[in-house]
Amino acid sequence: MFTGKAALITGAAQGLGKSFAAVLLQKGCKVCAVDINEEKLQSTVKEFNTVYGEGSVIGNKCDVTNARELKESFKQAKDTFRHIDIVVNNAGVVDEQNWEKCLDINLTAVIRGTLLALDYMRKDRGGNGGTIVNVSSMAGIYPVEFAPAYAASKHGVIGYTRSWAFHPEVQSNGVRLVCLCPAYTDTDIIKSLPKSSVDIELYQKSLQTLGVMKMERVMEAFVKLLEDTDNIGSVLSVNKFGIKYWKMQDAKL
Ligand SMILES: NC(=O)C1=CN([C@@H]2O[C@H](COP(=O)(O)OP(=O)(O)OC[C@H]3O[C@@H](n4cnc5c(N)ncnc54)[C@H](O)[C@@H]3O)[C@@H](O)[C@H]2O)C=CC1
Ligand SMILES: CC/C=C\C[C@H](O)[C@H](O)/C=C/C=C/C=C\C=C\C(=O)C/C=C\CCC(=O)O
Repeated sequence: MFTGKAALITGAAQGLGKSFAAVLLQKGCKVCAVDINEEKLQSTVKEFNTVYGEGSVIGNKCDVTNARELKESFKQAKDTFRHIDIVVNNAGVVDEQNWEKCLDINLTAVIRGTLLALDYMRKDRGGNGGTIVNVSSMAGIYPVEFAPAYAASKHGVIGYTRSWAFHPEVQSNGVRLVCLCPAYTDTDIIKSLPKSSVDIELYQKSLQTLGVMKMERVMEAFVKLLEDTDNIGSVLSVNKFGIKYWKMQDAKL
């Protein structure tokens, strides 16, 4: 199912994106790792090429909010691997002070990444079909009092992804779109503390209630999303209580 495929993953220098890349590499995929952090990206690419074989990964330094750079990353992936079969729009930040930046990275760039992925994957545009995984969050389903802009961006990812997923031309051209919604996971992003003491308290309470998941749990959900090929437009959550598909299929005309 994965051998010989090629994936492009944004925000792949560290955290969830790096682990998504490792999972796909273990399964025989080639990976184009995209990230704004050049130093971490180069070290990740070096590590992966040592472990999984020279040429299995390329790195592309790119700010996903820069349309030209993101377009170039897709072109590099296609030129290197000849096709793009999986795209994971994963890069994200928590930044309520600079909420426009938060929306630019978490939502606008996901929209742009989805449009580019459709262009490269649609069979009527010369692609082979494929899967787009857009990384939302539990914050895309639940309200988050201490991070409203972040929650809005993640709700937006779900609405945007599901809308394209059910488009008849997208389905007939072999592209499947799905959303992954993890709860708190052990990466750097959970160190992005809110600014006010009320919000810090709300965040700490939320962390205490939900705990912090190990990376492996989210990777289990990621693989499930990719392997369940009949899950068009699905929203899969993963938290300490388990992995579950949301019955959003009901919210469809
Ligand atoms: N860790 C968690 O608790 C959860 C994370 N998520 C989502 O998972 C995704 C990945 O986050 P984590 O790995 O946890 O965080 P992280 O902070 O460890 O990694 C984020 C990566 O995105 C990159 N990035 C940030 N801005 C970028 C930009 N403008 N252009 C290109 N790359 C950029 C960073 O350099 C970094 O490598 C995000 O979308 C986040 O919202 C969702 C639910 C839970
Ligand atoms: C300032 C925030 C810092 C980091 C945010 C993280 O990146 C992450 O994306 C935020 C997650 C927020 C989650 C909010 C609510 C989660 C709710 C649940 O998991 C629901 C729990 C139980 C219900 C039973 C179930 O449906 O599983």
